[in-house]
Amino acid sequence: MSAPVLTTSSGSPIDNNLNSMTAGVNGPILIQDFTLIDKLAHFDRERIPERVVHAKGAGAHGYFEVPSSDVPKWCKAKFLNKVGKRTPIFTRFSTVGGEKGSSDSERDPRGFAVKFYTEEGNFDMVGNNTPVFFIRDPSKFPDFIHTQKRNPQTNCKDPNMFWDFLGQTPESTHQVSILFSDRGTPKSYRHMHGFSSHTLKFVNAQGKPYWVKLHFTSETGIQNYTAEEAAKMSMNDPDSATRDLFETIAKGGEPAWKVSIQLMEFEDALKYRFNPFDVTKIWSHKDYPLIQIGRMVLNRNPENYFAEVEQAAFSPSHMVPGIEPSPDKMLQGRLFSYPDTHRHRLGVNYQQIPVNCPFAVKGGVKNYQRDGFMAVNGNGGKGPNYQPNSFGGPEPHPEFAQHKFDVSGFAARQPYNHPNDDFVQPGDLYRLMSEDAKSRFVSNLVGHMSGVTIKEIQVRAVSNFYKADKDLGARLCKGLGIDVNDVIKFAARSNL
Ligand code: HEM
Repeated sequence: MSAPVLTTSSGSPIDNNLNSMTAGVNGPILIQDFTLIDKLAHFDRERIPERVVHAKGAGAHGYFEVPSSDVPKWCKAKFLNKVGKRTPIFTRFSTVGGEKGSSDSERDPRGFAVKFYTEEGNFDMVGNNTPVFFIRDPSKFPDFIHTQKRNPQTNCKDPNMFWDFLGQTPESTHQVSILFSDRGTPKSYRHMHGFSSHTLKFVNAQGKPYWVKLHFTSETGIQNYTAEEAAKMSMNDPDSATRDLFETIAKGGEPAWKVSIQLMEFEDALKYRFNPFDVTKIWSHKDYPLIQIGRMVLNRNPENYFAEVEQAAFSPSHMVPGIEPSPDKMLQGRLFSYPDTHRHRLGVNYQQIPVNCPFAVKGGVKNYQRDGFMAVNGNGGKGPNYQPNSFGGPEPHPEFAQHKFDVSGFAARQPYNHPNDDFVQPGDLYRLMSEDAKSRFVSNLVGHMSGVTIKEIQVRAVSNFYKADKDLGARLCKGLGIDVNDVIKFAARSNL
């Protein structure tokens, strides 16, 4: 079979791909050599900005299936409305702090983002492999992320920056405890759970609202590396999780997760002993047990990494009727931040890129947005570009109004005021660990904190763990050579 003819980007056949066109054998290159200029100019523009966080990732296609008929009792979203109904999905897993070339085995939370291509538009679940987060106000996010990136002068990762910020951010103690436990270094993307972390609102067909948290439970089960194994894997194969996902699916494996909710009656939110919208807290499974609503299966690798994985654009604000935001302040900040960063990274028409396009919507997207870079889907054709109009253009329908809710109080910068102890849950987590797991946890923390060169930063950071559990605080002091009395004094004085 003869090979297809190579063409320029304008489709014109190319005679020779090895020699540029010169004036004479040794002469300069001619500007009329479009074949060369087309090739070089495109190459010069190959890189798009990498994601400011979660830059290193891997993705796969699959489906979501509804196993139970109960879900419509709580949520009217059509993709949940029938037993056996299948919705196509695309999932991207990632590390958070490292650059695009960083190692998959670094100690870091893992991103767990799922795009559901539903008939009512795309629903994106943009979660992590941890049920909580480091902070609970979006105004802290850029500062927090800067502490995980490179020092502005040395261009190196800097434990002083990391622990300086976290020591002064007591609400981070819970997530930091998960991060430095065995779960901070998952063996692969298949061997970890996923969580919405945030509370979302479900609304049923009668307009009744519920609060929910989403859980994706790995059917393979959780498996983690020890710190030593993770460090070894970083050297041997920095792409280990990416490779594992691709090869598993290429060999016919179908990584799967059970999808469940924790369900809270709307009115219970004010009564619960933790603020249910504070993303640094979990809801106890005893109070709110998991209820299965689906199963997620990954069964198809991307054909092209850049087209499908690098250009994937998830946003917590991509919701469908029946799924709405909660007042979680972090979630509220994220509703803005993701489409904003996509407009910067991919352009204003990022939803027209095939992996992001809500292709399951019958008749496609219909609105009056026009033009902008890369308007490639026909741009509304000859239809009207304003509303209201007299030419049969799409119109809003009041039946899609979101659930109405009361708000009251002063507009001001105010912290969460619910009874909000930041140390109970991380303390409980520590006390639940086996003795071996405790030792690894302490050793992981001591290993990282040993890089801190300023004693006050160490003492302040340890005081948060001391407040979570005295034994944990004392063991950290011992490992770091700190006098526990300094920590006790600091903990009493700081009242952080
Ligand atoms: C106010 C807090 C937050 C802000 C402002 C924020 C912002 C961002 C930004 C700008 C990106 C890059 C997106 C891109 O370029 O495609 C990103 C990615 C991501 N974030 Fe956040 N983030 C926040 C909190 C969180 C939380 C709490 C979670 C999990 C519960 C989370 C999970 C993710 C995931 C999974 C990705 C990667 C999505 C992908 O695979 O493309 N983020 N975030």
